[in-house]
Amino acid sequence: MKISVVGCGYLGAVHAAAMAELGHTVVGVDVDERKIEALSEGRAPFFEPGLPEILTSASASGRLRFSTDMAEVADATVHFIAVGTPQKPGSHSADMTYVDAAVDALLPHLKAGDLVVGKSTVPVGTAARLAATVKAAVPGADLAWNPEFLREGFAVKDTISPDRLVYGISDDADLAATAKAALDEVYSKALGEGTPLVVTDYATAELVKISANAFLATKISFINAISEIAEVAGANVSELADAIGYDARIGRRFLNAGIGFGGGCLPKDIRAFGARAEELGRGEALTFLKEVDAINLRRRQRVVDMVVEMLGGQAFDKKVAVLGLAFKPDSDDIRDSPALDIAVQLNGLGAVVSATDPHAISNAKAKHPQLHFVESVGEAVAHAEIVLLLTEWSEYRALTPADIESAVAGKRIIDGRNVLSSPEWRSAGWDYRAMGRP
Ligand SMILES: NC(=O)C1=CN([C@@H]2O[C@H](COP(=O)(O)OP(=O)(O)OC[C@H]3O[C@@H](n4cnc5c(N)ncnc54)[C@H](O)[C@@H]3O)[C@@H](O)[C@H]2O)C=CC1
Ligand SMILES: O=C(O)[C@H]1O[C@H](OP(=O)(O)OP(=O)(O)OC[C@H]2O[C@@H](n3ccc(=O)[nH]c3=O)[C@H](O)[C@@H]2O)[C@H](O)[C@@H](O)[C@@H]1O
Repeated sequence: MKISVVGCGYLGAVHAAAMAELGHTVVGVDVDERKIEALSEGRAPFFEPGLPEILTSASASGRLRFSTDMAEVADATVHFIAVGTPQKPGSHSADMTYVDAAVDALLPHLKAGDLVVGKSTVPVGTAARLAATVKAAVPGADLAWNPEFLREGFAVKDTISPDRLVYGISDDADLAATAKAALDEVYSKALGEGTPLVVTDYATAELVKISANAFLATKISFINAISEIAEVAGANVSELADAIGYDARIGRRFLNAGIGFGGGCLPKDIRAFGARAEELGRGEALTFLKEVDAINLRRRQRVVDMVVEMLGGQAFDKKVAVLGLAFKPDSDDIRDSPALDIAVQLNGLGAVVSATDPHAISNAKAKHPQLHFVESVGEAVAHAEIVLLLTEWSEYRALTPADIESAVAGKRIIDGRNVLSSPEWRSAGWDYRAMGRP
């Protein structure tokens, strides 16, 4: 199948390479010349495990190319839209200018029989609006919505072997059958392996995606709210999560309390969902998502307050080591990263923040050049009054007191992700604090 992917960021670059790896002929198009240059040379423009390998093998196969020229999509019959839908500045709504611009730029190159497939996360109602635009501009062309559920850090695996597929398709029976057949061919491998498929209307497909992210965000904020209570009650939120997680109706996954969720999706998606509900006159249905957001942001403040308290009432001029800047391990993505936010807040209080991360330093430096970035844990903790573990990269999870105690100025540590052993650190004489557990 000949496929184009418009937008080659964290989602689109992986999708393009994975589709080529599956045997399709793919062109990825992006307006960012540097990204396209890197991808064309077989280099991943961001850190994502497994992406370099499939970029190399798919490029060598001759089935994958990248371009900044939209005319290159002319050969393809299925066109994925994977551009960003960030939070609009000064608002909670999604900024739809990139999706609209991408579709407008695509229209002159579409032909009858082509299928435009939305992958970006969008406000409900977008697919119906864009389907009308596509059909009016190019008779015989159609649109489907095929939301994406990949997780950064596992993006290649999640794209090649998704846990489910969702097609939102036209209510015209003939168009719907053609769109479904095209998508079935795109995903023939996953479908052949028994991946569950939900075929539905546009609005449901759009809502499936945003509801999934809202549920995940709610689950994380739920356990973080409980961790606030556990902290004052002297309980252990990790053991509590294990215990409630044994109930299959609840499940243990996404019940890790800590400094909360960040990234380019969960935070902006719950806000955009609430904003869209208000536009639809049902704002009250999603008021709880404001609380989910507030609980989440409170976790960051809690760490800042804890640092000040542990440093005797003020952070000014105190050296603070920050381990982790990415919003989660195995990604270099710093969008709405709780770790980076905490580092910036402490810097604002006059602390001398020395921050490190295995892969996210250059992204963090570009956004917050005021912080002091170092390449290693050893440099970060040297003479630090306090150490903060904020992103649970495997090398930070494996830290022991012996690794760093001769370098620090004060044996204080905050385990923002509840991943270290408190008895081990305490018995080595550290003032060890976690998030909602002893
Ligand atoms: N990052 C993720 O893990 C996932 C993201 N999503 C959704 O996918 C969408 C994209 O997200 P990311 O890839 O993370 O964003 P991103 O910001 O990494 O990538 C977006 C790309 O689109 C390009 N772009 C913008 N306007 C364009 C245009 N007119 N023509 C061609 N390219 C254009 C940008 O240059 C950028 O490379 C968002 O709606 C997001 O919510 C959905 C599931 C997973
Ligand atoms: O729409 C999207 O872009 C994607 O958003 C999330 O994926 P992602 O943002 O890559 O990361 P997650 O693994 O969901 O983690 C999100 C945040 O929650 C935090 N988290 C996660 C789990 C947990 O138990 N506790 C917790 O604080 C992580 O540290 C991270 O900051 C969803 O998991 C994907 O299914 C979805 O496709």
